[in-house]
Amino acid sequence: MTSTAQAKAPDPRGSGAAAPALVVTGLGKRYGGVQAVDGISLELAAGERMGVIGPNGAGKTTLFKMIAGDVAPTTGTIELFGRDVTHMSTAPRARLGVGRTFQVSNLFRDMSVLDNVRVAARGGSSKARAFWRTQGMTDDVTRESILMLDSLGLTGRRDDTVADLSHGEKRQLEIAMALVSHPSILLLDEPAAGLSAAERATLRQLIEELPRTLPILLIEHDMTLALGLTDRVMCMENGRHVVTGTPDEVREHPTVKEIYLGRRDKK
Ligand SMILES: Nc1ncnc2c1ncn2[C@@H]1O[C@H](COP(=O)(O)OP(=O)(O)OP(=O)(O)O)[C@@H](O)[C@H]1O
Repeated sequence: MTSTAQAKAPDPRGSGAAAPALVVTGLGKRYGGVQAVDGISLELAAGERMGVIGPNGAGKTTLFKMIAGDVAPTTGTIELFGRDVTHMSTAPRARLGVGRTFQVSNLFRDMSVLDNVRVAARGGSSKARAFWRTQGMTDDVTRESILMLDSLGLTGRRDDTVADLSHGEKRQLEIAMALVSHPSILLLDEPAAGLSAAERATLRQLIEELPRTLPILLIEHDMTLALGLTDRVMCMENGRHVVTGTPDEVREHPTVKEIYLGRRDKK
């Protein structure tokens, strides 16, 4: 377990192992007088699942946005698969293999579930939507999209419009859209936010069943979910690193207990 700002991935394979999927070094973001993220470092090994937890305002979303390329850091660097992407925008990061979800829904509400996945399969964005409407989809894209919906249990919803989906189904669809381009790393931004207990259970199973070779960074306010789904967890508070360790180590850490349960063990 490490309580410093370093959160290096363990290297069970010894020398010759694949480069880490993600290396974040001394990352910081200042918004005017607010230091939203303050000197965060972490490493995500190939095939590793890491959670980032912390209370409201801890800086989780800002960290996520910097890694995804939505927000430029004030300090520090980000490497993906050994390549410095600190100043790279979202589109080239996606081409490097970043799949991600959004905290605020990025779905096309008036389009069908299948069409949303088809747009994502073609690297869709809002601009691509207009383009898509004038272009035919290839059979391959359609086939791939249908397979993805099947694997995430959304087959029965294929032809429904997004507006008709439950909140939980929308989060499932967002994951389908992130996965359809076969990402090399998956960034999940609070996927359980706003879900009922039953929807959380479905989402948890869905994430559990993703290929173990896919590295996942899961930003999640819900500690139970984050600790249940990941190999290692980093806890942040007020933009700073608190602790990184296995789920058990983090669960038992006095500061984490204090943050989440409002108590610190008297020892
Ligand atoms: N665009 C912005 N402009 C100014 N301040 C911001 C901005 N985005 C975030 N902040 C501030 O940065 C701090 C960290 O916010 P952030 O949203 O990253 O935390 P969080 O851990 O994701 O919280 P939550 O769980 O509530 O989403 C907060 O004090 C927030 O008010």
